[in-house]
Amino acid sequence: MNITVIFNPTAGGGRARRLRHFVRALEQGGARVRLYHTRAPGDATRYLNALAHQGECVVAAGGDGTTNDVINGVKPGVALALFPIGTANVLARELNLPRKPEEAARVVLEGRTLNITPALLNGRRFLVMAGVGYDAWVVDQVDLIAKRRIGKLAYAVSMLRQVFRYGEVRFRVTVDGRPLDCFSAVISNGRYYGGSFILSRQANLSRRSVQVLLFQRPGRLFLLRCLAALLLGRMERVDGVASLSAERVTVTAPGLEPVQTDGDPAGFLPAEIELEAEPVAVRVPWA
Ligand SMILES: Nc1ncnc2c1ncn2[C@@H]1O[C@H](COP(=O)(O)OP(=O)(O)OP(=O)(O)O)[C@@H](O)[C@H]1O
Repeated sequence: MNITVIFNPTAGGGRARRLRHFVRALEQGGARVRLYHTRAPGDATRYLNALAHQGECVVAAGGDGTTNDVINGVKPGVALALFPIGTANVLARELNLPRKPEEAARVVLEGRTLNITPALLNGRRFLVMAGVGYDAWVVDQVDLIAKRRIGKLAYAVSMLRQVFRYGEVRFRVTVDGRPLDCFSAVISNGRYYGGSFILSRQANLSRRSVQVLLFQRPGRLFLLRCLAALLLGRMERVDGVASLSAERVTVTAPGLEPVQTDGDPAGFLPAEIELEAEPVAVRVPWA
């Protein structure tokens, strides 16, 4: 099997030793491995787009941002696999992927296939989620130096710092043609958020739809209630949170509002979100 491994040396603060174990395990399992170290954000996409033969499988060795860059360059018919060495690894948690190099390599070589339909934000793919409002500001303003030092905690700090923004801007979200208002929104392919917290029990990665969570009440108290509900996995039970399954979503707001996809900044509104025509085959464990 020919495998291309895309390694982000900055993901999770750098994990070169674990990468060596992973590549060795792939090769011992009979794979021919082409390894590429990314040099900048977006580099993985450019590299893959220029690669005539990607092999049977492309592995994203990094976190959700690396997977996002990779998924935007993977050619039709090529499978996607993950070696989760990022900070939060939301997608890997959702797919129950092992973190140990040897076990992760076994999933790449012998795992089963799960078809996941990526969503498109203004034409660019994402696999896990997109967010506007509070969620996007948290990502936009996270301290990247602190992230390297303290990992996920840097997001917790940013969450506290951005509380003041919540409720200041009203967003118009059109969900499959139905216009709705909110003060923040997360459009999610999967169930998890920020690691192992359950955002939506109704979302389903293998379904051809996204789950739209709308935060429809203003006020910081409401936001704090939602954050507490997130910790308990009960977000969809909060009065004022709407959860809808959809295939097409547009978001607009007055002023310059950022958008995040898969935990990284993804430009500004307006946003048009739809589903990709074809799913991507993702390697996952049998159990
Ligand atoms: N060589 C590089 N230098 C700087 N940034 C890079 C490089 N290669 C990739 N990137 C960018 O690094 C960002 C962060 O990567 P990634 O999200 O995979 O790691 P993480 O933030 O540690 O993990 P997670 O998103 O799971 O929390 C991505 O946006 C990616 O585009």
